[in-house]
Amino acid sequence: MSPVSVAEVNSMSNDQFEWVFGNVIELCKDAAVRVKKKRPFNGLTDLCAAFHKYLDDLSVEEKQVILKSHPDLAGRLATLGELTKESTEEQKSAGLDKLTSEQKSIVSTYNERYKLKFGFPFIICARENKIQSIIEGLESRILNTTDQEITTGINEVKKICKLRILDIVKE
Ligand SMILES: NC(=O)N[C@H]1NC(=O)NC1=O
Repeated sequence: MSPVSVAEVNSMSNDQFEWVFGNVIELCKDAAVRVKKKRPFNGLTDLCAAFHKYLDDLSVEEKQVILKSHPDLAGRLATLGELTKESTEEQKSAGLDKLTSEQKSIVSTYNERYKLKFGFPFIICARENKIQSIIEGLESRILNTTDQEITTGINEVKKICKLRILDIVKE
């Protein structure tokens, strides 16, 4: 899809808006359903802020549902080629499609430990990281508390969301 302007976003039909922004938060169409009602937006910053506010306003349980909707990095869905289009590109940009078997086994061991401890997957904005910083993130964040990881995970979802919006809308 070629980039659209904020003016075009403001004049989209409800269905169009939901279709275009339905996965800026992974598998969370409800965000687009809610945010579309906040139109018109003054600019790109305003539009991103509305999606971020949607996340901030969720209860702790709802935030956990959002985190659980994300696929593992270099996990089973990636191996099967069953990631969303957005996740596929993001994981590729961090080099996660080209891991050595040793790196793959480190990531998968930590991912499993992380999920066992927190009950949701480790989430990091792949486009802002490379394999080394992802492994370092796994090693250090696994030591945090659940509350800290809900906050950190949602902040990473916000970064992912913003970059996905920037792929769709140009100022
Ligand atoms: N687990 C995880 O971080 N997944 C995500 N990260 C990202 O940038 N895209 C994703 O799907």
